[in-house]
Amino acid sequence: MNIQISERKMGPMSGHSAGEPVVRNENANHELSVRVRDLNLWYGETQALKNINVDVFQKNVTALIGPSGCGKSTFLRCLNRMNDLIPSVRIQGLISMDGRDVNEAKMDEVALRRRVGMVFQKPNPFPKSIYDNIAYAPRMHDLVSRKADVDELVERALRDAGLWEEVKDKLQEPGTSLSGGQQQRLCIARAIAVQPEVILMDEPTSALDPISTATIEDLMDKLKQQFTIITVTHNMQQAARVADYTAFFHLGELIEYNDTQTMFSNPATKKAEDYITGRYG
Ligand SMILES: Nc1ncnc2c1ncn2[C@@H]1O[C@H](COP(=O)(O)OP(=O)(O)OP(=O)(O)O)[C@@H](O)[C@H]1O
Repeated sequence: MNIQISERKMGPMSGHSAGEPVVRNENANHELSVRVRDLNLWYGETQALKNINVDVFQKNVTALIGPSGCGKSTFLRCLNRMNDLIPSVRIQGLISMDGRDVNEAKMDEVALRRRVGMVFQKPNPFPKSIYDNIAYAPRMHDLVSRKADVDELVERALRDAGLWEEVKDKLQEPGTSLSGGQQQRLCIARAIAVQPEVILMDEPTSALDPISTATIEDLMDKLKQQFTIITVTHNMQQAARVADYTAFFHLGELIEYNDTQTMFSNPATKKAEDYITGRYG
């Protein structure tokens, strides 16, 4: 897609600060998945997220865009409490799923990470067979135990990740023996095997060639029928292709949250327009 900003009236930024997008994508589902209110995050003395308010809708792809260091990955990691692993981090604000704050003390982090899966920039299969990469977490969470059920679950996850035909005859080979693009689909299969509600993707295609990238983008389009996907990308074309909603971050603030088509054709803010058109990055 060639991104061009049409002549337009610069709209106010109203709307997004209350957590609603400025323009809703009328083709998208609007059931709430994750509600974020007044989220602030510090690494030591440095504030990396400033008063973030956003509602993420179920069974959509939401892209997080913005220049390097603006807080996209930090925000993503808040949603499954990955930032808890960093000792200097301090978080304020509300992140709720099904009305429960993910940061509440009694929230079980392991259970949360089952509900909110993650796929990283660099494919990171476990040093195990293709089969065990998929079977490990469902067994750990007691979702399946009988061999036939595990077999079925492994096949379903690999089929849903578009990898089954390529690996069905070598399920006992190491996951690391696959190509980079196949490894990333294995990681996606591993994430969906526990039937999460949300899948976080942190630049899932930036280490991949264009064909593998296109395969993953097609996959995201299919997977959003079952899962809510929130993805960080530096690739504007990719956001325009895959996302129903786009959130633009700048210096730790959420500047604009909009229906993707509107974001790329008629952004409400000058900062988003300048970024999208490549005036800075
Ligand atoms: N573990 C950490 N400790 C201290 N500061 C951090 C840590 N991780 C990120 N930061 C800082 O927080 C800010 C936001 O970083 P973050 O990685 O979330 O941005 P980003 O938008 O994802 O960047 P990029 O697009 O380059 O990945 C940056 O100033 C970064 O230096």
